[in-house]
Amino acid sequence: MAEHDDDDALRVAVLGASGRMGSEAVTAVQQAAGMQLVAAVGSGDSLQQLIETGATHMVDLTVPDATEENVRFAVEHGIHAVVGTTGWDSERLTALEQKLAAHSEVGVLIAPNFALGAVLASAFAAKAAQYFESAEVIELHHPKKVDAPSGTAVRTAELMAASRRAAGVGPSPDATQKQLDGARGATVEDIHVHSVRLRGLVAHQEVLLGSTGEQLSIRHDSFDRASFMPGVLLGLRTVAARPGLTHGLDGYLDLGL
Ligand SMILES: NC(=O)C1=CN([C@@H]2O[C@H](COP(=O)(O)OP(=O)(O)OC[C@H]3O[C@@H](n4cnc5c(N)ncnc54)[C@H](OP(=O)(O)O)[C@@H]3O)[C@@H](O)[C@H]2O)C=CC1
Ligand SMILES: O=C(O)C1=N[C@H](C(=O)O)C[C@H](O)C1
Repeated sequence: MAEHDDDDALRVAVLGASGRMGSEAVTAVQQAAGMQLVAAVGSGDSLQQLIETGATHMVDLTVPDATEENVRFAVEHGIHAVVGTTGWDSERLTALEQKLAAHSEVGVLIAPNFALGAVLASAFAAKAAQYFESAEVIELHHPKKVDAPSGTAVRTAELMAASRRAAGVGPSPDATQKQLDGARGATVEDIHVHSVRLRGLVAHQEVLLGSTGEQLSIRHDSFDRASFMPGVLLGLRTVAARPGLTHGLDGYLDLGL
C-alpha cells in the first residue's frame, strides 16, 4: 500500500475507502507530505488490518451505523482517529469520552464538516444567532446522502441554540397552528432545520436570521469534495497532539470568535 517507507511518517488507514469521501481521502493522504497510506478499508474488511499494517492514525468516512464501532476499536488499540462520519449524537459522544478516559494518550477528532468555509459559517451563525428574533437552518445535499438533517446542520443548530440560550433569547416567533407533517422541518433544540435533496448538489447550508425589517443569510457551498481534504489533513497532523475528544475542526483552529 505504501509507496515508500518513511520512519517519521504518519501511518494512516482510511475506512470507507471506496466511498465518495473515502476515495478522495485515499488520494489526499497518498499525496500528502509526511503521511503513508497503510490501509484502505472497505465494508467487507476486518479492522485487524489496522493492527497488521501498524496504523498510527485512521480516518473514518463510513456510515453512521459503523462509525462508533470503528472508533472504539481505534481507541482501544491506541490509534488516533479523525472522524467525518455523521451520527455522533450526545449519547455516543459521552460514551466515547468515557472510553477515552481509559486511553488518555489517544486523540479523536469528530468533525461534522472538514471544509474551512463551513466551519467558519457555523461559527459566524452561532455568534450572530443571539442578535436576531428568528433563526432557521436549511441544508441542501446530493440525493445519495443517507441521513437527514446533515451532521453539520445539527451541529450548527446546537451551537446557535446554545448562544441564544446564553443570551436569554426565546424561541423564534411562529404562529403556525395547522400544517402538513414535516412542513416546518425538524427541530434541533428549538431551531427549525430543513433538508433539501437535489441532483447536482454536493453539500450546502444556509442559516437564515431575521428581525423586524432585516435578514442576515450565512451561506456555505461545497461544490467539490476536494473542499474537505485540507481539513482531513489538518486533522491527521494535529490529532495526536490533542489527546481526548475534540468535537469540531474549530477546536484545532484559532477562530477568535
Ligand atoms: N465531515 C465532513 O466534512 C464530511 C462528512 N461526510 C460524511 O461522511 C460519511 C460518508 O459519506 P460518503 O463518502 O458520501 O458516503 P459513501 O456511501 O459514498 O461512502 C461510505 C463508504 O463506507 C463504506 N463502509 C460502510 N461500512 C463500513 C465499515 N464498517 N468499514 C469500512 N467501510 C465501510 C461503504 O462501503 P459499501 O459501499 O461497501 O457499503 C462506502 O464505501 C457520511 O456520514 C457523510 O455524511 C461526507 C462529506 C464531508
Ligand atoms: O453526506 C455528505 O455529503 C456530507 N455530510 C456531512 C454532514 O452531514 O454534515 C458534511 C457535509 O455536509 C457533506
